[in-house]
Amino acid sequence: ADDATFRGLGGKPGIKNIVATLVPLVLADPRIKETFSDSDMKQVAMRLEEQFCMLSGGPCEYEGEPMKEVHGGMKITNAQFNALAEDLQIAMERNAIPSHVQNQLMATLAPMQRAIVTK
Ligand code: HEM
Repeated sequence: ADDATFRGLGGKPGIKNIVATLVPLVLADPRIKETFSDSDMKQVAMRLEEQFCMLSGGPCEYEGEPMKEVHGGMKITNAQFNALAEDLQIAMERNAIPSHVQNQLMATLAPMQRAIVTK
């Protein structure tokens, strides 16, 4: 598998830093923060790290639940999906990820929109 995106993100430590930047942004974002009020953010962070690692071509296995099962009952809107995507871009920007690498990760998330957005 091509791991150029994984390497561009800084490998596992880089992805850990991105997720560590992302979580507080999400929890402060008035467009989406309520959705996470009952969630174990340590667990969510761990799953996001696995998922971003796998999606970027890194040596990881995503061991969480399928996206549809996780988000299906949350009535997530397109605007909320875009809000999280925006927070992720800010998190990558703050970690000095080159924009072409940012775009590669974002492109792997786009196909998940159908499973996540239900409203
Ligand atoms: C690109 C978009 C998204 C991706 C890749 C994503 C990915 C994930 C992953 C990997 C998990 C962990 C699943 C597990 O523990 O098995 C998760 C959980 C969660 N996601 Fe998302 N998500 C996205 C968008 C959103 C949006 C837009 C919202 C709400 C506005 C949201 C709300 C949640 C919540 C509340 C949980 C925790 C569920 C729990 O407490 O168990 N997600 N997401």
